[in-house]
Amino acid sequence: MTRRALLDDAVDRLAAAGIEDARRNAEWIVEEATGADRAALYARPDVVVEPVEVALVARYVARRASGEPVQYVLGHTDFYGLRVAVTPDVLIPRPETEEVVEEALRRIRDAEAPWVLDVGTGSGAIALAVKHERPDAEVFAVDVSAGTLAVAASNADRLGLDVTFVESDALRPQFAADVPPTFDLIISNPPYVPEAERPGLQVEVRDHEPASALFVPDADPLVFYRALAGHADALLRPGGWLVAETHADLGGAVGQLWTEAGLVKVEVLPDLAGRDRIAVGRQAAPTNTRATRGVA
Ligand SMILES: C[S@@+](CC[C@H](N)C(=O)[O-])C[C@H]1O[C@@H](n2cnc3c(N)ncnc32)[C@H](O)[C@@H]1O
Repeated sequence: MTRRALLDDAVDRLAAAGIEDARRNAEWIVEEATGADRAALYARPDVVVEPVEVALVARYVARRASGEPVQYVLGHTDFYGLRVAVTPDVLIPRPETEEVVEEALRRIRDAEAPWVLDVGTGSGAIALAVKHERPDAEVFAVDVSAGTLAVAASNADRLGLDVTFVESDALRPQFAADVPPTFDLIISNPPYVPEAERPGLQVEVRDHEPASALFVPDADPLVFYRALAGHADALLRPGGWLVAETHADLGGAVGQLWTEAGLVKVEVLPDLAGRDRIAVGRQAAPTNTRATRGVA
């Protein structure tokens, strides 16, 4: 069987299963199974593939056709220029989260050797991207799930990026005691999808990604943003930044909550699609500067 026949067959099977963008998915799968990149697949389509590659493609296509996200099938995704391993224990990092990272990096551009805390790190994508972009940063990353942290730590090892991972529950009042006391940036992509939206989600998300990474109670969809404001108060140095991804419908409410909580320069910025997705706030500088410098 040739590369072309293998690819065309995968496209047909995925399209028949109703998979959107069947050709791109098939390309990823054939690339993974054969080790040939996309350019090579099209430049040399008559290369004969090995039976083991055909078998692998069949297995991957069956998983994808059943609704499993292609990133779990392949075992990895790309985030901020890094190859990040993903398993069903972790949320698949999204392109819009790259925009959150970009905004956060802008805010700490002038800080020397900044201390950064990623709350709800999942695969470690945000923390790893920050450490990769800012090797001088001291990066801590927290998640409540031990399984998730194992994936994140193995990503950090493989990428050779020095991030300190901490298992802790960001909704517990004692959270602040589990990490160092002073950060220049707290960044988070917390769970923010109200339970009521669960039935309407794509099968890939609803049936395959971890519910604990996605959903919040309908009665209190801002629960993580309230906790983050509290952590900002406890853990950000004066002038430090809090940056978080939000649900597009909750941006305004997050902005109001953070303003009421005492953060300053609060903004909710649109993502590239124009949806309110990036909440930013700053820890106020104390009015009594003598006190912060320890001057009696
Ligand atoms: C939306 S995912 C974000 C994952 C990753 N930061 C990303 O952007 O791809 C939210 C993460 O928060 C974690 N999480 C959920 N509840 C938490 C809690 N109470 N304390 C700390 N982390 C929590 C989940 O395990 C999950 O990894």
